[in-house]
Amino acid sequence: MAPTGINGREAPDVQALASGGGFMCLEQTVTGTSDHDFRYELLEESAQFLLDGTKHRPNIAIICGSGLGSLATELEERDEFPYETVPHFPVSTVTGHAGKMVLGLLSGIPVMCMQGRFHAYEGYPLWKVSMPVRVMKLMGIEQIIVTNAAGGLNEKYNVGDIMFIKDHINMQGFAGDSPLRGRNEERFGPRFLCMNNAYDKELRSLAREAAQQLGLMDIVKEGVYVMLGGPTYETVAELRLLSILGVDAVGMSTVPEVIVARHCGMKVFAFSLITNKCITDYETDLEPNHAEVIEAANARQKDLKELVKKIVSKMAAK
Ligand SMILES: O=P(O)(O)O[C@@H]1C[C@H](O)[C@@H](CO)O1
Ligand code: HPA
Repeated sequence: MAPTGINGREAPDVQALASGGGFMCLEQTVTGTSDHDFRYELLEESAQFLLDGTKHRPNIAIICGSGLGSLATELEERDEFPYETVPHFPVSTVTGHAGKMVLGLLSGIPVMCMQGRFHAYEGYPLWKVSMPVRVMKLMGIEQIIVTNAAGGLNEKYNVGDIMFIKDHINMQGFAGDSPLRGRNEERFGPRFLCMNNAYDKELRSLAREAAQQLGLMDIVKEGVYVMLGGPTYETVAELRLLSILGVDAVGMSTVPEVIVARHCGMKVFAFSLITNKCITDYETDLEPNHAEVIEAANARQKDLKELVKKIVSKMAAK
């Protein structure tokens, strides 16, 4: 007879679960969620669909953050794939995120842009938020530029600054969640992954060189990013806490994508556009809002495009 579990329900047969496909079943039993869509073979189908629809074979990908998607419209000889047409893809629901995979040439170099990303607050589990990165890997991507809009917590930061991310704090990880939680897919990477040096030093130095050549060093900073779940902006007390923890910029994305990119061996460069100053003072009526985030991103559009183009040229020439 099966042993009785919590609340008199049948307990999972752990021995049976531990043999053959057990992790997947255990995940389903313990969390009530299914990792069905996560299967390697389904990701291969997404990748093959995209490869079949384009002649481009990029090695560099760019994830465009809030308000930064117009970079994708710069690509020449573009092939565009709305997410709803790509097998097994989630859909993007946020204003300022177009929801397309775009492949084409940026200054003559083949790249792949995610014009709009997925966020946990849209209701997606972290593995799903970051599954396009695995699809990119299967398409041949080896280097990735991850961008986001973020609130500037460091008092020295101004709206319009560009913070090269040198490290992050994975708050979801503190709470036991991760895009790598559940069965490990060895074909992508190892069960246990180191995250020091997640943000590639060589790519960061090459990006500084690009910023210097464009005369952007006045607005370039280097700092620590934290992802919170959102969609609420932070309270004053939360921001004061994050400041004590050494956070420079606060956002709602990027970390799961970077974890998954590192897991499958990609080199990562990431930056935050500071779209608003975090409010750490109770004596103000100012309130952060998504419209100001998009507005600030639009105002810095031209510089960002030039910067990304130069970085991509340098990455390709490495
Ligand atoms: O996709 P990113 O991280 O650039 O977007 C940020 C975080 C929220 O989605 C939104 C808040 O305004 O902007
Ligand atoms: N907090 C969190 N996410 C953000 C912010 C912010 O102030 N600005 C843009 N994305």
